[in-house]
Amino acid sequence: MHALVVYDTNYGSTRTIAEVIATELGRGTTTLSVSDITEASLDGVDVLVVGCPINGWKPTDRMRRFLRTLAPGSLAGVRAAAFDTRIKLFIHGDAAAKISHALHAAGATIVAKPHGFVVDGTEGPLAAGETGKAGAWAAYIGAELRASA
Ligand SMILES: Cc1cc2nc3c(=O)[nH]c(=O)nc-3n(C[C@H](O)[C@H](O)[C@H](O)COP(=O)(O)O)c2cc1C
Repeated sequence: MHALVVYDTNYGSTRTIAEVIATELGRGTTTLSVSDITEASLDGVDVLVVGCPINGWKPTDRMRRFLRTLAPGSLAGVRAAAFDTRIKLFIHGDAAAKISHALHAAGATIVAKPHGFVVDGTEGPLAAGETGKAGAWAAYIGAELRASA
């Protein structure tokens, strides 16, 4: 299995979540900033987890640019899931569901419901317990992958 966690971050919290997810998914899982992605980055990837902060009720500009490069069918055979980081506001918008929708539109099979992880303020830190929740979410993904292997 070649699993890749692609993330964007402004202040570091989303990278922390990406690293927790990669550690939980285990062997063969790498993390990659969306800023460093190239056309070849997705070659041979069969599990793709993608996440970024919510910025202005939607994914970051860098993440939306990446998602727009995914041609229909380009993720056929890839199992995928999406997450975001967000402030706990009454109306916070969403990035994870939008990323998940884009991955599905590119042909990926979505293996977990999109998940939002909470930060305590714009610049973080992550709220108490969120890295544990990220580990649990990734463990669920790992179990789904094994069940459908
Ligand atoms: C320009 C900007 C817009 C933001 N808009 C939202 C928003 O619409 N909803 C929300 O919940 N958080 C919003 N935030 C807070 C970010 O989600 C928060 O900074 C991010 O989760 C921190 O993750 P990071 O450390 O990986 O950058 C915004 C932050 C910035 C800088």
